[in-house]
Amino acid sequence: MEDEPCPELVPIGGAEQSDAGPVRKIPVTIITGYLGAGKTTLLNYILTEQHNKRIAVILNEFGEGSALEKSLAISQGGELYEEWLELRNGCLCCSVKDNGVKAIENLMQRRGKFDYILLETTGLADPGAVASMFWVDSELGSDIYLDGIVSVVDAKHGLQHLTEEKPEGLINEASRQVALADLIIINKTDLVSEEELNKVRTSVRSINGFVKILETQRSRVDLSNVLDLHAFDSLSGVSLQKKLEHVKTTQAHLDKAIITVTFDIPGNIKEENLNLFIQNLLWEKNVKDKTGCTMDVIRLKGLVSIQGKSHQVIVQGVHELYDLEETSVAWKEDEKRTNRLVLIGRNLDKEIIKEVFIATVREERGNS
Ligand SMILES: Nc1nc2c(ncn2[C@@H]2O[C@H](COP(=O)(O)OP(=O)(O)OP(=O)(O)O)[C@@H](O)[C@H]2O)c(=O)[nH]1
Repeated sequence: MEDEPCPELVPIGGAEQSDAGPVRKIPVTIITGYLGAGKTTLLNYILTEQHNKRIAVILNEFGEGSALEKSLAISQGGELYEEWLELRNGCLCCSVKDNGVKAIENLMQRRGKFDYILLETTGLADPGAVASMFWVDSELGSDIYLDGIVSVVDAKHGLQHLTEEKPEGLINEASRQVALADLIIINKTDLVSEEELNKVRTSVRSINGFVKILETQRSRVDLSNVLDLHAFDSLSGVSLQKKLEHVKTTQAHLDKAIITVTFDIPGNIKEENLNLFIQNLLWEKNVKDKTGCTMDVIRLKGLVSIQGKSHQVIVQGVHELYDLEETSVAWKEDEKRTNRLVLIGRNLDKEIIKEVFIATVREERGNS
């Protein structure tokens, strides 16, 4: 078999300049969550509510009971998607049997009819893999951008899903979905007591110290909480700084659990040294904890101060992919320049990561 060509990395910014002026990219929100958590209920709610938004919704058919199930499957390059339906409230909808990328490509032929895309993944999907497709596919990346990842958690069974043991110590899907989320909707609160709800909330928070958590029944949420999160681009530059300031390192709540680690290191750093630090962590995987276990970073966010750059730089990472992008927020003359990183993953030891960071960024490399 021939090797796959190396995909071209594209910036994840919200809007891009071209010779003909700014090109409006369409935001995509990934809706993920374990089997039966309430993803389809959320999307059906959005599809039937009056909200004056033109949203294209891609429903995944894998689970049972997709309310808009139709059998007009058309085979397109191995992926199956169904016809686009135009709904009374202006939304467009189709259901897919795969990861939905082909459906998005097909949808782009209907440009002008929608302003937003919501993509439901299967309950067992790794949202990081889906997110990566938008990140690495330059053709897709020129039309759309990833706005955020929303995970629906079942209040009744969420804890059980989060503690499920996978063979060979693999991270279970439910934990991964929580780790990668920019917004968590704990759904089905009608089925649990306040005490049970507290336990789920605490577990979710112990994994992801950054995420916003909403609690609902029948997946009813204010759409403004779901859309335009700008979780991956510099449009969130100002608020990201504020948000990062509030993130705390979390304590493992579950055995061998994913946690959030955050730290602040003052000063300017060289871009090449920052790249080295991130690559050691994400690619080489040669940063280990006290017991010799590899630190497994699933999500990385940060705002850093790069030598020679007048503006704050945002760091974004999902699995092995990462990106540095200068924001529109300039460092003020009298402002103390700092580097704040938030890492979500397994076997993370804050003190060791901090030491490695300091050692790497302080090291003199190259000529500059
Ligand atoms: N009691 C209760 N049931 C709910 C709530 N939200 C959704 N359900 C029900 O839970 C079941 C699963 O909901 P779905 O929206 O299909 O869940 P899903 O995440 O899309 O499921 P998959 O597609 O199978 O992964 C359905 O029967 C819903 O009617 C809720 O808040 N409370």
